[in-house]
Amino acid sequence: MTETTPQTRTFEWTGRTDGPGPEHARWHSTVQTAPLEQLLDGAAPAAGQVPGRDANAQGTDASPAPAGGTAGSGAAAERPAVDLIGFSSDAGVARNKGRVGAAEGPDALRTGLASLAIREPRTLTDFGTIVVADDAGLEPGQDRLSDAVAGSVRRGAVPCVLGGGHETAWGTFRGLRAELAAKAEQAGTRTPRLGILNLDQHFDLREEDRPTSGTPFRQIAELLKAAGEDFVYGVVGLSEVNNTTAGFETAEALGVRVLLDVDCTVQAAVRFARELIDSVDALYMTLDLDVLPASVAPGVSAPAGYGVNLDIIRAVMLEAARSGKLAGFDVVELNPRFDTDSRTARTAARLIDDVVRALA
Ligand SMILES: N=CN[C@@H](CCC(=O)O)C(=O)O
Ligand SMILES: [Mn+2]
Ligand SMILES: [Mn+2]
Repeated sequence: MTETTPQTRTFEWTGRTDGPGPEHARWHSTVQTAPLEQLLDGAAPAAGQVPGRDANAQGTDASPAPAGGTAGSGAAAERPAVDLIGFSSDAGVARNKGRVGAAEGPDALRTGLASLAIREPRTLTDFGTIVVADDAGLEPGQDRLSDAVAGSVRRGAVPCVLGGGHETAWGTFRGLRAELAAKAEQAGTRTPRLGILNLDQHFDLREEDRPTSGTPFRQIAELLKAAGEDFVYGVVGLSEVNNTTAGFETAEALGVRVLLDVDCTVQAAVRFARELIDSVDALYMTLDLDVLPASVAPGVSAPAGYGVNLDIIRAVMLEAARSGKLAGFDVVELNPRFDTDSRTARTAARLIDDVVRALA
């Protein structure tokens, strides 16, 4: 193993337990764990073959779920399986001169999810966390994340990446794109148009000497331009005064679609999301938690002055989840060091749970 090969870390799913069986199911008793390497080397079973407890009975490589049982009474649900992949990284925020702490985000999100009750069958697998140990580990970590996300899509699951700063997006997007293209090639169909729906105060289109948490969508735009593919990128909740004229000029040149925070209503935001979704074959959704009001989401690097109300963010995320086009999503920029009463983590966990439940 070279010096910069990212390490992985696992999480112990525990939480309140009221008894056994599906009637007492919570995330901690439903999530199965499996090694990240299974996604990287293709050893992970097809997602449809991992229906909670049944998977253990069939002797898959996934570790047994803790006592409590999988939610629901039937076989695997019709809804897609969801794979959790953590991306523990402070490197992007540090390079972007923000306040670090996002590396602690993945486990804080899992802790927020652990005791949430589950009332219908779900297939959830946690493949652990890719750890970016230092600055030099960022690019190898992003590459590994991309490979893991591709592995998740390959097995038929919807990857849910737990960041990390917004540099997470450079890993998530490339993994989705690579595997969607590979599947299309296999099927002899055209490469799907993969759109990006970013819920964020910021464009994250910065031009820098090296990648940061403020550059992922410029990196993606450049990647797609070089490949002759369209850059379909929409931002919900952008704050006009937290992005410079240079940022707006870049966005305009790249054809970025924008809905400002001050223009966000449920109706306008859902319409914005719908139009973007209708214009693509597949969707990558990325939630930067700093889009929420600072009272709801204090635990981020750059808390919002205004922010977009939670009901609007939730409505947009549900629209994406129900569309049938959501190929994968990530939740980024949680900084537990500033998260009073774990407010941000609790809110993010509810949003993740809502998306998972709503997946078409
Ligand atoms: N991930 C992006 N972050 C913002 C940070 C802005 C700030 O610190 O005020 C950006 O680069 O624009
Ligand atoms: Mn961002
Ligand atoms: Mn942001």
